[in-house]
Amino acid sequence: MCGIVGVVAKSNVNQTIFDALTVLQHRGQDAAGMVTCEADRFFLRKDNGLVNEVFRTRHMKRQLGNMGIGHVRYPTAGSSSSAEAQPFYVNSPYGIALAHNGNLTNTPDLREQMRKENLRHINTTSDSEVLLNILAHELQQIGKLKPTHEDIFAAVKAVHTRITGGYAVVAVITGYGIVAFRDPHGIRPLVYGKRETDKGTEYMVASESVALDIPGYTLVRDIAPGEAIFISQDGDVHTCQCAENPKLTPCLFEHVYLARPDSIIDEVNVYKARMRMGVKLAEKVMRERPDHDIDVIIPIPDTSRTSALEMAHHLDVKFREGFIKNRYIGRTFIMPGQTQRKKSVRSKLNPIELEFKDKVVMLVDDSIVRGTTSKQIVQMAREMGAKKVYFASAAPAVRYPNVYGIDMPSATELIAHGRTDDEVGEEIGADWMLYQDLDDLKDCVKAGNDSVTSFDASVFDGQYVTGDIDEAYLNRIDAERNDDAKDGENKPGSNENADLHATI
Ligand SMILES: O=P(O)(O)OC[C@H]1O[C@H](OP(=O)(O)OP(=O)(O)O)[C@H](O)[C@@H]1O
Ligand SMILES: NC(=O)CC[C@H](N)C(=O)O
Ligand SMILES: [Mg+2]
Repeated sequence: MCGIVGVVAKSNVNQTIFDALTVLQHRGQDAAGMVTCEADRFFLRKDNGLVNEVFRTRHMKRQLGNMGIGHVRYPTAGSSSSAEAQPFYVNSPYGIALAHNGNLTNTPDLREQMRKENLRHINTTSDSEVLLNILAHELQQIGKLKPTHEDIFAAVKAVHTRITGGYAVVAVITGYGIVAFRDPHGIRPLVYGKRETDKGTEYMVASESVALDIPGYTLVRDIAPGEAIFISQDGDVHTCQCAENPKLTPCLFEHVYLARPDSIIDEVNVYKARMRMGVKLAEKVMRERPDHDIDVIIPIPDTSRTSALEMAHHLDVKFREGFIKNRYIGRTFIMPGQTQRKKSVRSKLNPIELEFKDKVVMLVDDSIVRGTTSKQIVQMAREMGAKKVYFASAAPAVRYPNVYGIDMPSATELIAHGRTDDEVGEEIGADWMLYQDLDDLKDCVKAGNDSVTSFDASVFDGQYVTGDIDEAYLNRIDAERNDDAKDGENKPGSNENADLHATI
């Protein structure tokens, strides 16, 4: 779940892209990058780090041009080396740079095709570099000196027929404009918006609507599943449905955890969806234990706050901030290694004793994935003197790997894999474990837009909407990307860090 942005404006776009990336930082903390385009030149800067670490004033000054794209990365394929930070670049045809959110599920086949049939070199282990080369190859096949928007859409159509998985993509083509497209299931989000200026209308494409808000763009609409948008460098906008059988099945986990609450995805207000999750949890408490003895509801900041507040309200139980979050520590779940994640929970969250002492506390989190957070939090609540510790999750148990752009490749690393809900409760040390029902969670999102009727809920139900995921696939990504395997990457001397593009 990286964050992507593309802008076509009437003056330099570097600051707008920087601002948008800062707002999308919650989607990726490992690396950041930007390509701007002036006349027929690209200016690239990308590296590991947060947005404000990667782009210093000296870099920003070099990022010239009225159109460009940006990326914040949370790796789900390849390594976390700076060489795999995005955008990626190819010089032929035209000069194209691309940023991708999601994960392709047929990358090994595509690599083979690239090498043997399309005679293209891929220099990294990133699926996004493969994706860029597929797009480049398909544009090359059209072979026009000056491609029209129809030519660009024809290339996107061909890309859809070759790749599978989850992808929201933005690419900039030197001298022409920006093209963005969303996979035929609309798994990953993508929106576009515009801003009026004295010099004319400016456009932005972004992973989440919140990226539009900050620089003063207004949301026009979501990019539909399978649809592509082309914005020429002069600001002409064209859209086209490029997939054969598009069907919206957006990722349910975006609404649970990934997206910012102040975003609107597929016309669903994420904040309101999370409030409804709290209401449903309250209803479940009343179904299971109408005479419950909860004294206080405490959220595990940040993401669960919205649901926890609403749950408390509907149960008429006190809501208290029992954990204070260190605002200088980022999201722990999207950190690359388990050791770092574990350490960060304790330094990120500190309990306030008086909210726990002698009380029956109901802790609320948006989700439990590896159990890194919940295990430590339950223990902290006990150490603070809680009489009983209950735990509610606004999402159902996460039991299956994700293959569409969330880094959960290994079933065995998921605390709920092979365990019942109650067994997870025992494992994290809770006296009562309350999980949201999957149908309730879906209803919370559907209530925001009744035309969204199905979802990618694979992490909860093991159903993969692209239809190409089998046991062998899951075993392979487990072996390649489980925490032990990742610990071995980027060791000193590893040539994974060798980059073609110097990052200074
Ligand atoms: O079971 P786990 O593997 O620990 O993963 C789940 C936890 O990770 C996330 O928090 P995170 O700190 O990433 O972000 P937040 O501050 O937005 O809640 C999520 O909100 C849960 O708290
Ligand atoms: N989280 C993402 O969207 C990752 C994009 C891409 N697969 C990468 O690893 O860079
Ligand atoms: Mg959290």
